[in-house]
Amino acid sequence: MLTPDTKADFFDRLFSDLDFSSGAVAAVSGGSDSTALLLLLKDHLDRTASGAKLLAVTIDHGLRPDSADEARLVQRFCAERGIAHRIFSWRGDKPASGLPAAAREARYGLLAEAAGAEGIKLILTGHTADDQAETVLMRQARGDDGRGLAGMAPATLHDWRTWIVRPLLGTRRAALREMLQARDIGWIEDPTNIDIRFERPRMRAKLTQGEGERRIAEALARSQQAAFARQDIGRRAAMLIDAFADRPGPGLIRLDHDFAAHEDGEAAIYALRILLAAVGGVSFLADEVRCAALVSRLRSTPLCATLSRTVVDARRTGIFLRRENRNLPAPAPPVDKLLWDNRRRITLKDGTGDLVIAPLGAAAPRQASLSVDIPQSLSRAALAAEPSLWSGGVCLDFAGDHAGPQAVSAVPVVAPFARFLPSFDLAPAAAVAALVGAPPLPAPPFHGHDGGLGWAKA
Ligand SMILES: Nc1ncnc2c1ncn2[C@@H]1O[C@H](COP(=O)(O)OP(=O)(O)OP(=O)(O)O)[C@@H](O)[C@H]1O
Repeated sequence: MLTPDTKADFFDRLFSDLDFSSGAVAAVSGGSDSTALLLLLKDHLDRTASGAKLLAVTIDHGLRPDSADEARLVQRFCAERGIAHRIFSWRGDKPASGLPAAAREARYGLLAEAAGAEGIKLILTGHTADDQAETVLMRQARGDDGRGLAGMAPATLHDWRTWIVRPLLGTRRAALREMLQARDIGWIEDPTNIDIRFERPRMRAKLTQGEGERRIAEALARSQQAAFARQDIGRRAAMLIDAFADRPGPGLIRLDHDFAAHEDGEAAIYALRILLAAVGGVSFLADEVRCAALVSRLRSTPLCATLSRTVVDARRTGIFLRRENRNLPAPAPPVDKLLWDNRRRITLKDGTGDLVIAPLGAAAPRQASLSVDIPQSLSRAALAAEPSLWSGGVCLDFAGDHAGPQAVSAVPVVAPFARFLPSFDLAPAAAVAALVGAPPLPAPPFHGHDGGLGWAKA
């Protein structure tokens, strides 16, 4: 039984590992969980880091008539407690289908913008153990594999830059509501949370019935096992990538034949799923069954196959991966912060004038051979899918990789993890980043250690 003192201790420990040196954004919808998050965080910072910057942010999705009023309620709540607060609105057209996913994408984008504007690198959300159980059970009902059953990660890197941390993921909603009620603090009840046209409210309603508590406990146990397994296979895949993959030239990845023959076949398949997505610029991993078939064929025969927009060309000198030359982005003026072909992050400086970014295509030099081991046709095909910069129909000398003096930089990204990198996948993400020349991962959001996230060899 928790006494008031042990409760304070328990809540305090939720935040004790976090590095608040750049401050924190608390994502507060005004519901019970994020209101509790904000109060507990404020208590913690008042006790341990009173100088740390705290900014509460509410996103007005503009999807319900009351949303603007609710955002103002949170604003007042914060003002009464001396907490800085900002409201960001999701403007622009809302999609007819996939609305929850689009709202989530927009919400995190705006939260990251709010954090970035203040130089804050940490966003905290109020996801609870109940949310986690619902997520796992929904994914299970959809037939997701072990990877998905890990549920939400305790930390997720957004745009390779800002950490989203979920400190309440192990805490039950009832405990948070009890804390709020004990302090005589109310919260907003979002009607969407009980609208059974949506999948999550249906699951939530089911879990309040008969066997609900048992199902929640089982789902949480399953998610922990799945998270452990996902981190483990990620580490093994990262070791294979480190040991067997290199980048002999622009746009070209080479795997040693020992990769496909490796005794840890499971890790080789997982590594290939990630590599194909990264080379092809696809935000989800390549299909598991097709990758398993590919790995076993790669053990015996030379072959050329296409999967996940990636050409896999196995020759005597290695297994080569390159972006296929179909469906590349059309020539267009470069746009700041845009992901070009989901493989490069564009950054613009002033004065880009009439510049156009386009696949190098036929302008790839004929003499593109990199070494005697690599046939010219291969180097040239890989180079042709790389971005190039044009001005008035003339191809500029553009390496693009670094934010150097050029007007435009096109820095490589790790496609499947460029937008959201769950902490389960840090090891393979770091290995692929080193391979493709993406920037290294930023420091983890924990004091001098990795918070048990399986932080890669930094
Ligand atoms: N409109 C929003 N503005 C700011 N943060 C939000 C918003 N909606 C959700 N979040 C963040 O995401 C977390 C999970 O979202 P979810 O939709 O499950 O919560 P909710 O039902 O809106 O509210 P709560 O989690 O506070 O009870 C919230 O705890 C909060 O941190």
